Amino acid sequence: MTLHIGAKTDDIADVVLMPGDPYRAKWVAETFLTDARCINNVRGMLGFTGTWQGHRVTVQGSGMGMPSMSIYANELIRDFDVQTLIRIGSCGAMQNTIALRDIIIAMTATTYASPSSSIFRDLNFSPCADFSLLSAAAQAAASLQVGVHVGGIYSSDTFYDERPDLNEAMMRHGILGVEMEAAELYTLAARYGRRALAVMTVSDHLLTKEALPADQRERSFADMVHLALRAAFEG
Ligand SMILES: O=P(O)(O)O[C@H]1O[C@H](CO)[C@@H](O)[C@H]1O
Ligand SMILES: O=c1cc[nH]c(=O)[nH]1
Repeated sequence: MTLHIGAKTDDIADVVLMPGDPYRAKWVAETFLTDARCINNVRGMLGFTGTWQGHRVTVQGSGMGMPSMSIYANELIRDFDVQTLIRIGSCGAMQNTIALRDIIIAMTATTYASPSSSIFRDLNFSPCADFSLLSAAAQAAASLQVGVHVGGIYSSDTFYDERPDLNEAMMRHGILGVEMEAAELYTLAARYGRRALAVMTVSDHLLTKEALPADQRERSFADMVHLALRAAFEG
């Protein structure tokens, strides 16, 4: 058990899927896993372990933003020895070629600041996905009916941004979408030699202003979950 995860060491699988929303974790466990049981409810940040096609999998909420993700990913890696961490999130699209409900697979995650920024001092570290997971996810995407985009994303630490120029700079540099956790997840995976990937479903569009309601963000991103599970065990 750790400060934020009330599970025994053996309760957590080597592969962990991490939605920001703890209720998305519950939906994923109930919908995709066999024999899922709740292994964490400290602070309501739900976690479940079960099996998918015979493989043990944990789904653990990360909360919103890099400080929260950093707490859960640090404890999963350092205390529970998790090897593969895949974020299953929502994001805002930043390009006209991307539609609502499309899936974005994050090759890199640019950030202005993360909990790890202070380590790098004068350097701009480039947080990137594990190649075998990225490649397996891209291959699995071929069987989906939705649009799938592979490229750079922007991990912001503010949802209600007072600096529209930052989003504008990201869009001009081909960044596909904005979310709030992947850069820190990728940095921690690099530091501890683990595998990480972030897969996001487009829940809203910064250019068209379309947006999905909260219940759909919680319970309707099945394609993304399939993609993440296949990447975890085929990559
Ligand atoms: O839907 P999740 O996975 O929480 O991801 C996105 O949604 C939250 C903001 O609404 C942030 O956590 C952002 O990264
Ligand atoms: O962080 C996020 C998530 C979804 N949509 C956004 O605009 N930002």
